[in-house]
Amino acid sequence: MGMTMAEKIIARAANKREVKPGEFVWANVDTAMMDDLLGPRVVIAEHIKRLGNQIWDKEKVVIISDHYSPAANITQAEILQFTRNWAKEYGISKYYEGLGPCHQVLAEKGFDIPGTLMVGTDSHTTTAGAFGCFGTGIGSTEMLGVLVSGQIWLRVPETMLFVWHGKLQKGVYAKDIILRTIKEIGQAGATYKVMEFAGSCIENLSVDERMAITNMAVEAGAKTGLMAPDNKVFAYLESIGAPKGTPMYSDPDAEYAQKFEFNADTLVPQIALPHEVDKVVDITEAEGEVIHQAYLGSCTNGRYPDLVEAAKILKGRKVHPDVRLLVSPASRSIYHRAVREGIIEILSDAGAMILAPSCGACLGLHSGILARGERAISSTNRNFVGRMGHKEAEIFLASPASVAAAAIEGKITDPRKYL
Ligand SMILES: CC(C)[C@H](C(=O)O)[C@@H](O)C(=O)O
Ligand code: SF4
Repeated sequence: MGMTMAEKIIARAANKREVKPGEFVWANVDTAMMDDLLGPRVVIAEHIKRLGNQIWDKEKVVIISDHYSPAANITQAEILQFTRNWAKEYGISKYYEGLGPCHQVLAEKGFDIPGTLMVGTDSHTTTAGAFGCFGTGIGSTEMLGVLVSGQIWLRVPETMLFVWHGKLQKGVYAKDIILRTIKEIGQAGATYKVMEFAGSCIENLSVDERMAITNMAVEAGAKTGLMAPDNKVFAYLESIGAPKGTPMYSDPDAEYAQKFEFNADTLVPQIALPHEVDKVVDITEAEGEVIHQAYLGSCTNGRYPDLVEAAKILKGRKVHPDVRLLVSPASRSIYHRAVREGIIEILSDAGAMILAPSCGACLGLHSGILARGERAISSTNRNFVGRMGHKEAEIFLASPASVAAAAIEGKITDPRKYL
């Protein structure tokens, strides 16, 4: 019986010829990422001193301050200060701040390497799977163990296969694929499993678009989301001077826990209704719902193609007077490109407020907090109660195009009418 790509990546990390789902292994970590919110300040700084005060390999540790940056109050400023100083004290040269959400920075800085094992103190570390990198979120205590040993104790997960055939219609995007997939299995449907995505529809997506899908694998409970690295991935890595790594691919006779097939030809824009990510319906079922805020950003859908799609709809049009449209490019380099290519001007002319590249509004930490009774449509990945502000605010999750269309009309709108 063959192995899945997840099993092969773990076998390599465990220096074993093969592994089987259910087996426990000690796996060598290739990249350990900490963000500011669950990084050194939580557990690690205090206890690493008691564990020899040594990091196993400083070159494999990345610290990215993104949730609190730029600081919105003194507490956040002190967390950033602590994280910055800790990185300096422990000689972590790969420290980034103010460049945007960690998962976009990891990709742009070349840490998402095919065939490698990445752990991060953020649940959306699964994003790296778009590069064929096994990325998974871990807690600060587990991270402490990784920092001193370079290893993590892993139970080899089973893999679920999601094959997307066909071609996305105009106005339908990668975000609609992952929302539809999560609708199929529910928010716990992939708990402790790997979601492997394949099929011509996935292969036709750009790497940027694929990242929106693997980013949200954790919203179905998945350990990680994975896609076979192909020439698009290798071209991306080459363009940033990153190594090709050790690309792994599932064997034709690999064993999957479950297999699902979908046809993208018939997929229509999807939307997740408050307050659960798996409460997904066709957008036509939610049309007309009033919204007060539209948010375009985050490690899910704040990338350059996302801004371009929104700009296509907003060009020459105005945001509804009762709506605030907030735009936060997912990284500084995306922001710079969007400025150079006139995208920011189009969005701003339409009435958008352009925010810093940051986690910020995505989880209600700063900028764009919702008041009681307000409703937002957002290109992000979570819509739990209180996620973006008041616990009596509501959040709809959708594609950047759906966010733009709703911003114009002041209500949930099928974006296809504008395309
Ligand atoms: C703050 C962090 C722990 C959390 C995560 O792990 O996903 C955050 O990034 C989120 O999106 O909810
Ligand atoms: S989901 Fe939101 S808060 Fe979490 S890492 Fe991504 S941008 Fe930041």
